[in-house]
Amino acid sequence: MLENAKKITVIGGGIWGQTLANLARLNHLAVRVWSRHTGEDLGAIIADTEVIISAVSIKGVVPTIEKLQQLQLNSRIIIVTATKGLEPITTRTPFHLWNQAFPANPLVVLSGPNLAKEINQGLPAATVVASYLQKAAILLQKLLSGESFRVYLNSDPLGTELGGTLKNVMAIASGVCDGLQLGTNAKSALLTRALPEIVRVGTCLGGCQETFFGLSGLGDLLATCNSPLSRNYQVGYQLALGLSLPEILAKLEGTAEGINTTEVLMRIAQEKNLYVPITCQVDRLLRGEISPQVAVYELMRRDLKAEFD
Ligand SMILES: NC(=O)C1=CN([C@@H]2O[C@H](COP(=O)(O)OP(=O)(O)OC[C@H]3O[C@@H](n4cnc5c(N)ncnc54)[C@H](OP(=O)(O)O)[C@@H]3O)[C@@H](O)[C@H]2O)C=CC1
Ligand SMILES: O=C(CO)COP(=O)(O)O
Repeated sequence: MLENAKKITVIGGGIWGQTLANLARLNHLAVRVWSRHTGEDLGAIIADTEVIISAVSIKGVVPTIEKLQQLQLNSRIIIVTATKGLEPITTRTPFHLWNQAFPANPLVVLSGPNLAKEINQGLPAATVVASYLQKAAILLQKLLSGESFRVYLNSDPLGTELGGTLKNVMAIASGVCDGLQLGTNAKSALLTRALPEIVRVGTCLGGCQETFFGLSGLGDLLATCNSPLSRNYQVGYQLALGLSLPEILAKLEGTAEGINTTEVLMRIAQEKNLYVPITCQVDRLLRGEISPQVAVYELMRRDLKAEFD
């Protein structure tokens, strides 16, 4: 057994929480999944746990932190955050929120091109575990790596987290591009221009530039922007087909974090004076202010500029 069969608690019984739990089980680890709906006592579950993986969506992060604070978490427990979102009130990332709440606990970010349904089919995938404490990241790498899941180390938790968060906005744009059948040239241009927009925001918020060219940045951008399995992509695609956002959300399986992230990101961009043209059009589209066709027109008719500036 690996690492003396570390006991792991996954918080969040959504598809990503279940998938991460299954990956750990493949390594014969003792894993419990806690969900709000099971009625189980979280305090009893974490009493002997050594690793907590939070796989809740962004709206669950603060409630989860508050619940754990009431339980007076042992400072030896490694906390892993796998959420891809920005908290709407503070505009902070989950890494910041967890770090602020539990400064004494080792904290690891897990993020990468990881469409849960593919991983559940046993298809090969890679991810990144990032921490300022290399020892904690190495432990997570060992606990989750397997024949079909390759885990890389990174020492930039913020950049790793922001790559996975910011690409969700671009996945909505990419779904629109495909839904409107704009072609391969348009899609390539969109994704290539999306990356510097992600880098601009991500580095301003504290991520390292290099990280955004890795698995959790470019890697996840490519995965999510090209897959109908992505909920964010599905939102964009269906908007392009003429459905309204409430109609889409009524039938969507799971969370499309990019909707909230777009709104929060627009506030950050305005406050920090960041140029985010794609996000801006996605925001107006999600608000119902413009049609998908106008969003494309607005992107194309901007002032001409140099490619790199
Ligand atoms: N699906 C995927 O392929 C991947 C998803 N992610 C990210 O992981 C996160 C979860 O995604 P996913 O599992 O797909 O989402 P789902 O919509 O399937 O599940 C949502 C999860 O969030 C929890 N949650 C929601 N609201 C609250 C709340 N108020 N309090 C406590 N918990 C709450 C739910 O908990 P409960 O079980 O108690 O209802 C559930 O576990 C997202 O940030 C997503 O971007 C990252 C990589 C891959
Ligand atoms: O983050 C993901 C893949 O890496 C999942 O994407 P969606 O949340 O858009 O389904």
